[in-house]
Amino acid sequence: MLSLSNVDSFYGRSQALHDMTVTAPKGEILAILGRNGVGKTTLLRTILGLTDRSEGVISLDGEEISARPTHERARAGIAYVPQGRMIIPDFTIRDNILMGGFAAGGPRRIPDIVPELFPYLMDNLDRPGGVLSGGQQQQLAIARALACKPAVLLMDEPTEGIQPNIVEQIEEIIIRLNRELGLTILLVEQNVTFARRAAGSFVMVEHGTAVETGRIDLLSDDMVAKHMAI
Ligand SMILES: Nc1ncnc2c1ncn2[C@@H]1O[C@H](COP(=O)(O)OP(=O)(O)OP(=O)(O)O)[C@@H](O)[C@H]1O
Repeated sequence: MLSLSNVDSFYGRSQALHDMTVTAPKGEILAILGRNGVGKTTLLRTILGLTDRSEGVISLDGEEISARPTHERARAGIAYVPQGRMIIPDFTIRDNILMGGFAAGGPRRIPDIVPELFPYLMDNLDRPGGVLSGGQQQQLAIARALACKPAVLLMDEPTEGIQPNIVEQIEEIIIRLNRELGLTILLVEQNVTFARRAAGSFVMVEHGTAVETGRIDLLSDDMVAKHMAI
C-alpha cells in the first residue's frame, strides 16, 4: 500500500499540491483523474521526491519514505513511466531498458517478463531507441521501469499520443502487469472508460488536492462531468 497523508508539494515558492491525502491499495490500480494542470503529474513526481520540496507523510507498506532521496525510493520498489516516455534516442533499446536496473541498484539484466510482453523490443535490442514509434517507445519505457523490479508503478498518461491501434495493446499490458504480476499501479489517465475497466479505486484531483476518492464503481458520470469536462 502506498499512501500520502496531508502532502504539500512545491516548485520553488509555487505550491502545486495542497493537503493531498490518498491511498493506493496494494496490488490494485489507482486511477488518478482530473483536468490538465491540476497536479496529477506533480502527485507522481512528489511520490518519487522529484519536486523541489514536499511536506506531509508518504509511506510504502507502512514505512515512511518521505524523507528519503529519490534513488532510495526507487530501491524501495517504486518505478516511474513518465509522460512523454523520456527514452534516450541515441542509446540502444537494450541500454534504455537496463537503465531501469541502474536506478534500483540491482543486477543489470533484462527482466524475464519483457520478452513475453514485448517481443518486438527483444528482436531489436541493438537498434537505437529513437527509431521506435510512439507506441513502441511506450513499451520501452514500461520495460525500463520493470528492470527496476518494482512493486509499485507510477504511470503518467501511458496512451497519450499513441496510434489508436496500439492503445489497446498498451491497455492490456497495464492490466496484465497488475493482474498477473500483482503490481500496484498509480495510473494518470484521461480515458475514463479504461480507468473504470482497469482500476479498483480512483482519486479526482482539482487545484492540487483530492476532491473525490473511493472505489471505482463510485466514480459517477456527474463527477466526471464536474471535474473533467473542459
Ligand atoms: N517544473 C515546474 N515548475 C513550476 N511549476 C510547475 C512545474 N511543473 C508543473 N508546474 C505547475 O504545477 C501545476 C500542476 O501541474 P501538473 O503537470 O502536475 O498537472 P497535470 O494535472 O499533470 O497536468 P497535465 O494533464 O497537463 O499533465 C500547474 O500549475 C503547473 O503549471
